[in-house]
Amino acid sequence: MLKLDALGLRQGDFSLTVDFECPAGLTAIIGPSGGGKSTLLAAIAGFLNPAYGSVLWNGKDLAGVAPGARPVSMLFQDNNLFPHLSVWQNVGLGLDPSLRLSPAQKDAVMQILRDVDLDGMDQRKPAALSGGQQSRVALARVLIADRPVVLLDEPFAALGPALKSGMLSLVRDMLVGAGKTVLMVTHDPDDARRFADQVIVIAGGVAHAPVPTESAFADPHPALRTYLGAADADHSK
Ligand SMILES: Nc1ncnc2c1ncn2[C@@H]1O[C@H](COP(=O)(O)OP(=O)(O)OP(=O)(O)O)[C@@H](O)[C@H]1O
Repeated sequence: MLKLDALGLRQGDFSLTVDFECPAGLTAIIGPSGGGKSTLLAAIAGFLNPAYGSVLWNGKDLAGVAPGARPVSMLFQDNNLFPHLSVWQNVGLGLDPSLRLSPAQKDAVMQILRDVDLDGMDQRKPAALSGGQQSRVALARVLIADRPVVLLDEPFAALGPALKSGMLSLVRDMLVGAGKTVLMVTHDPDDARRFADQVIVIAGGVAHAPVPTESAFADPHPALRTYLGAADADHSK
């Protein structure tokens, strides 16, 4: 279980406090811009050292553990694909950064590419793929890395609504279905309503403990009520 134990995070003048456990399943992180959503992911991934408190995985304090050695994979909006590498190489990096893959590992890459519907595209470079296909390459790399915690920082925001829903369904089927702890930043409350098991609201310098999605929206915390009001006003512009 991922535990954020009396955690304090600082970025310049900004500070955020976090104190809860995050269960497995898909947890949406929502809240106003500049509220600290990416800051929280950076601390879990190991890119930002806590000012105080700890990030723990299954009871082990991750302080001092480098990002690459954490039980964590991260997917950003720009997908982090290497333009000079082929699709299979971009995915293979999730298994071995030196890309010296055994035949069994190569087979595993091909299988994952079939799973995300990229059969036959293994030799292409990212530039020769659509936006949705690029997202699936990035997801395939996360899948093959097989880490127990997956952080999604709005990776599908640039896709159209149908493609985005398709990607979120894949995330549910393949990551949540495998029992992983998936934290997903989103600016769209509907993504949270439709796909998340729990919701974390980050506002006013506090990351609030996860609440089951249904009750989070049926009886919103004041911070969520304020945010939803602002999001609705934004939509009706
Ligand atoms: N390197 C930095 N130095 C100083 N302040 C920073 C730094 N990075 C982020 N901040 C500040 O930390 C605060 C939280 O930023 P963060 O990116 O976590 O918010 P967010 O909720 O992810 O926002 P958005 O929804 O706009 O992406 C902001 O006020 C931001 O200006």
